[in-house]
Amino acid sequence: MRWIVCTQNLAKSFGALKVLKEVNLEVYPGETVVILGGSGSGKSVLLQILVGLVPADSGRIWLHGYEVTQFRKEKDWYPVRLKTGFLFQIGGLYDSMTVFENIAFAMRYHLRLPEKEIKKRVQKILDSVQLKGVEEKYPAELSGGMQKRVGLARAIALNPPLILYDEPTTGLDPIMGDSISRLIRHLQRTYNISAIVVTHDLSCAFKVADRIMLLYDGKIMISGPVEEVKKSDNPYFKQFLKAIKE
Ligand SMILES: Nc1ncnc2c1ncn2[C@@H]1O[C@H](COP(=O)(O)OP(=O)(O)OP(=O)(O)O)[C@@H](O)[C@H]1O
Repeated sequence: MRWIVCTQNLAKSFGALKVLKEVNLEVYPGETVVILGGSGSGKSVLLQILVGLVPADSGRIWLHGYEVTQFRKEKDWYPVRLKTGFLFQIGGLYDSMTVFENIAFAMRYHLRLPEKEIKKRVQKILDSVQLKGVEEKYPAELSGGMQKRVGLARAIALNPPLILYDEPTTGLDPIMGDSISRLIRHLQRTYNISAIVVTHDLSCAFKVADRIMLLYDGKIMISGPVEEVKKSDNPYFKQFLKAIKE
């Protein structure tokens, strides 16, 4: 099966700090890959590189069949971004826009749909993330969990075949975190969406992942199905488990 995301020997440093040394990963259609890693291990940087927000120093990346590391112009990214939803770790919503406007924005910009159709679609999306009656509210008026749901609604507004989630449950209480994890799973099962979820929340990881990877020392140290990784006695994984329990 052909992958939807593939990286080869991806590397990124900030000054003397080598964050990513050699990241090789593949994500297949319909698959949810969770990338675990301690704080500062480079998970967010990896996602930012994948969507072109941060340039890689070296290595190659393919997304949706395009080699994005060959892109030279901003507009080369457009078709790739249309097919890739991004749920930001914090914020990511436009504070001065209502929930409705936040979701409708991308539809107006990219799809140029009539207003009536946009209204219908926004309603449907808000239903699918179990948010109703908040269309006219502003992000600041919502709880953290509701904001994440709106972020999720925005990430799926254009029906992307791939969603990248940056710490989707961070800052949420366990019940809200659990409901976001279930929502991620639901989206994957209902729409066959492929996903990369970066997190250090094990409970979220075990709920949503088809495959788990561990990013450590700038490399993917483990990659395997959830049940296999859970039982793994890989020393890096054990060290990670120990660190998050402390
Ligand atoms: N723009 C930047 N300039 C300089 N250093 C950066 C930049 N972005 C990230 N870093 C550094 O790269 C390292 C990895 O950061 P990153 O945010 O990817 O970690 P993370 O694994 O997502 O951690 P967390 O789980 O705490 O969010 C950190 O040491 C961070 O300080």
